[in-house]
Amino acid sequence: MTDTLELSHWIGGEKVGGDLSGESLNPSDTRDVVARTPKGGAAEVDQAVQAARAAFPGWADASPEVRFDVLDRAGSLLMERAPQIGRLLSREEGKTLPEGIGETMRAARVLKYFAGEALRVHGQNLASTRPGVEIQTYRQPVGVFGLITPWNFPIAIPAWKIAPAIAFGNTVVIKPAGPTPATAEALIAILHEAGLPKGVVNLVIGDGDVGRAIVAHPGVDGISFTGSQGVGAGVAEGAMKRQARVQLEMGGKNPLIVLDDANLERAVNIALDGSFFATGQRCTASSRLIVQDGIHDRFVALLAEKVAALRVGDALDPNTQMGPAVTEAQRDVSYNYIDIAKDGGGRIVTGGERLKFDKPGWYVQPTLIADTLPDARINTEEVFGPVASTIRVASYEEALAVANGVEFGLSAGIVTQSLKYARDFQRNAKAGMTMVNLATAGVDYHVPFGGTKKSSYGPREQGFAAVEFYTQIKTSYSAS
Ligand SMILES: NC(=O)C1=CN([C@@H]2O[C@H](COP(=O)(O)OP(=O)(O)OC[C@H]3O[C@@H](n4cnc5c(N)ncnc54)[C@H](OP(=O)(O)O)[C@@H]3O)[C@@H](O)[C@H]2O)C=CC1
Ligand SMILES: O=C(O)CCC(=O)C(=O)O
Repeated sequence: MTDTLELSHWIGGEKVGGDLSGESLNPSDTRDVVARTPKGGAAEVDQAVQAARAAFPGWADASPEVRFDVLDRAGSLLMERAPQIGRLLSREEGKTLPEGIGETMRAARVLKYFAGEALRVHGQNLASTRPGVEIQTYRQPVGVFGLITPWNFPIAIPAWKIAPAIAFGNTVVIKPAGPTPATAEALIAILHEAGLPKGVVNLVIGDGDVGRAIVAHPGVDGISFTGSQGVGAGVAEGAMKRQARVQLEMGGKNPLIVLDDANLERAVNIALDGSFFATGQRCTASSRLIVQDGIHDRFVALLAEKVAALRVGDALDPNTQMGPAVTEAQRDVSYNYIDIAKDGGGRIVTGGERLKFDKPGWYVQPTLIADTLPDARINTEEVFGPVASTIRVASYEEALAVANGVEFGLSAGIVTQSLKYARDFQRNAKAGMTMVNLATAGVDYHVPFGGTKKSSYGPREQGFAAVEFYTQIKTSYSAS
């Protein structure tokens, strides 16, 4: 066991305490209280929005070099402390230590990427249709952004929302997810240590009430949300009612197609990575494995062998390959869907049993279910756990139709040696991201991220695409 942290909100550059009535627990061992937390509400959100509004004019006018320096310094500090913060992340969220440290490094690189973007804010000179008239476009900051973030990437997602917001001159009020406030707070503390002016980034810890207050606050000009589809739809409705900008990243039901010509070992490793690492708690996880007849039985047998051999355990144990679910509720969602799959005729090839451990934690047995039908609930609803199902198909054409036949469209993958099918898949998969001979999960930090259909809404996040959401264009005409 390690120390219990006492967290604060960050409002106007100061730590603002509360009654510490909340707590975040270590999902690997629930006797370990990672942090005691204040429970913010509408009043704290209002204070935070006022602080962000007060900081906005100064930050919007700050030289891009000032913004570069803060983000670059924060990125360096985060890299230096990745072993400690990655450990805190793994202790609080339950992903393994390499995953926790890897995610912290990813967040640090995101900060550094957007440090560079601060210096590259784009504008254009355009020809006018009128003689003697010149036209320029400028990218200007929007104002205050409300950022509502999930627990599954508790430092990378806050980083990839905060960094572009502030790089382009906006200010921020962020709400971390209930289960993972300590990791988010560590990032906010580092930004301030790196010289961020007071009020540019404000953190309010609390439950859905904090999210609701951010969405409803008239001082918040735009909202970026990552989380479930149901909550996301409500966030969009609330934002649009008062004409705030909104961007949503939500669920996935990501397909991985395996064609007969695939290298078996490679296909199995890609499926193992995409479906089970990070305990399957990735919106990009491959939860539907769509496998062609000729390779199906060999693929299922080898994947089952590898899934059964995964070492599930305490996230901080170096021997662990898969940590627990983040909360009891998430654990139960996985077991519930396993039952739903069985009731729908699915065959449990490996896993599916309640795991018994020497310590109290929210462990789930990684589970592979075969012989499922494309429109069964296990293949249409997001599980968000270490559960994958296989669907047998006769041809590439059938595989593509099955892959596209759900209401989500985040990431889609194919394993094949055929250039013809790979190219066709890249063109015709209805998803925001396609992966050829790669796992559906695990994306780069410097390129656009997002999906189609019910997976995403609004402009893309990350990389050069982030400028769209976090700036507005001014078109300036002048005559001499
Ligand atoms: N796309 C993705 O990356 C993610 C998808 N999910 C999906 O969501 C499911 C449930 O996870 P869960 O954590 O409950 O996701 P939620 O959508 O409930 O939570 C996401 C964020 O929204 C906040 N929130 C909750 N209710 C509201 C509201 N009414 N208005 C504004 N903000 C709100 C949450 O706060 P709080 O945590 O305090 O409740 C959290 O910060 C998962 O099983 C998975 O399917 C979950 C996480 C990430
Ligand atoms: O797969 C990844 O690298 C990113 C996944 C993600 O952003 C998410 O699950 O929310």
